[in-house]
Amino acid sequence: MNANPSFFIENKKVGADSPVYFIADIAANHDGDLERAKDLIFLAAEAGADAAKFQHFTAETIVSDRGFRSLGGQQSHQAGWKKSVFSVYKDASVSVEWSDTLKETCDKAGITFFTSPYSMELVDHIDPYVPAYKIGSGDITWLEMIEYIAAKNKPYILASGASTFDDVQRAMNVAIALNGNVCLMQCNTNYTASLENFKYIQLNVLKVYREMYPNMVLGLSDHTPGHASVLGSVALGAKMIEKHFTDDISRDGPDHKFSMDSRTWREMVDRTRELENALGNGVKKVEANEAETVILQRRAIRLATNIPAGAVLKREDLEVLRPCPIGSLPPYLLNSVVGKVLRQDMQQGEHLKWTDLE
Ligand SMILES: C=C(OP(=O)(O)O)C(=O)O
Repeated sequence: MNANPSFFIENKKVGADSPVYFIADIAANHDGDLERAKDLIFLAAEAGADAAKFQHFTAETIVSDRGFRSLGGQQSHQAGWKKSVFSVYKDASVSVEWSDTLKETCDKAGITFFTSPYSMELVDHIDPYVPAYKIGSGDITWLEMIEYIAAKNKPYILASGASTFDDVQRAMNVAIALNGNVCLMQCNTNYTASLENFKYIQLNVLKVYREMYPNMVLGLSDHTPGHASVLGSVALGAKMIEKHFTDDISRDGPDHKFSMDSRTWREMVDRTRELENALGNGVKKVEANEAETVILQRRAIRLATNIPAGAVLKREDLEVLRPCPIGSLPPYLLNSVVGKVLRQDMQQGEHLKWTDLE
C-alpha cells in the first residue's frame, strides 16, 4: 500500500490542495478539570483550530515509576516538576469517563475530537468517539501500537521527534502496509520553550520526507515559541499543524508554558492563511493584479526625435522609456526595429508598433 496524498477527517479534506489543518493539543492543559477541558475546546474552536486533541493515558500505561526513580531525579523539561514523574502523569491523565462529554463538547464547538491513546485498551475505549488518531513521537519505536492504530482504518498521524530516518522508516513501513491515510509530522521533542529550540526543529527534514514519501501528507508537531516554525513548515509543504493550546501560559502544569493561547493561536492561523494564499500554484505569469502596473513599469521603444516617413531607423533614433502600452514594442526587439523603414511621420516620444514599420 502507498501513502495517500489526502484523506478526510470528518468533513474536512486534509493534504494536497486543501487548507492547512490545525490541531490544538490540549494534552494535559485541562489540569485534571473537565470544565477547563470544555472551556479549552470552545476557545480552540474560536481561535481557528480544526481539532481539539487530548492525550489518553493513565500513569500506569505510560511510565514506569521505578524506571523514572532509578534515572536519579527529574531531568530536562521535567526538572521543575514538583511531584514525581508518575504523579504528574497521574494528575494529567484524562478520565475515560470524560469521553462522552469531550466528544459532545467538540461537536457543539464545531471541531473534531481526537487523541493520542497510549495503550491498546485506551485505543479500543476511544475508538467509537474519534475519526482519527495521533501517535506521539515517544511511541515511534512501538511498532505493535502503530500497527494497532493503523488497523483501525482511520486517518492517523505519526510524529517523529527525537528520532532518526531509520526510526521513521521502520515505523512507516509498518504503518503504510496497513493504512495509507497517514500524516508524518516533523517534530523536535523538547518541551522547554527555549528560543534555542529553533536550532533543532530542522524544518528541512520535511524536504527529505517529501523525497522519501512523495505522496504522503506531511505536517509539523511544534513546540518552538510562536509561529515562525509553523510558517516555515507550511512553505515546505506541511498540511497538518499541531501545537499545544491553553488559556493562560503562566498556569502551573507540565504543558502550559510552551503552549499557545487564544490570541497567539489566532495570529498563527491568520498568518498561515495569508501564507497559503501567497504560495500560489507555481505558474509564472503576469498576474491579474499586475495588468496595470505591467504597462506603467515596463519600457517601450520610442522615437528619440521627430522622424519623417520613409526614414530608415538607426539605434540613435530610438529610446526605451516607460510606459509600455498594449501593442507597443518592448526593448528586447530593438535589434529587429533598427534598419526598418518608418511608414509615416512620427513625433519624438511616440512609441512604435509593428504597424508603424514597413
Ligand atoms: C506527545 C505527543 O506528540 P508529539 O510527539 O508530537 O509532541 C502526543 O501527541 O501525545
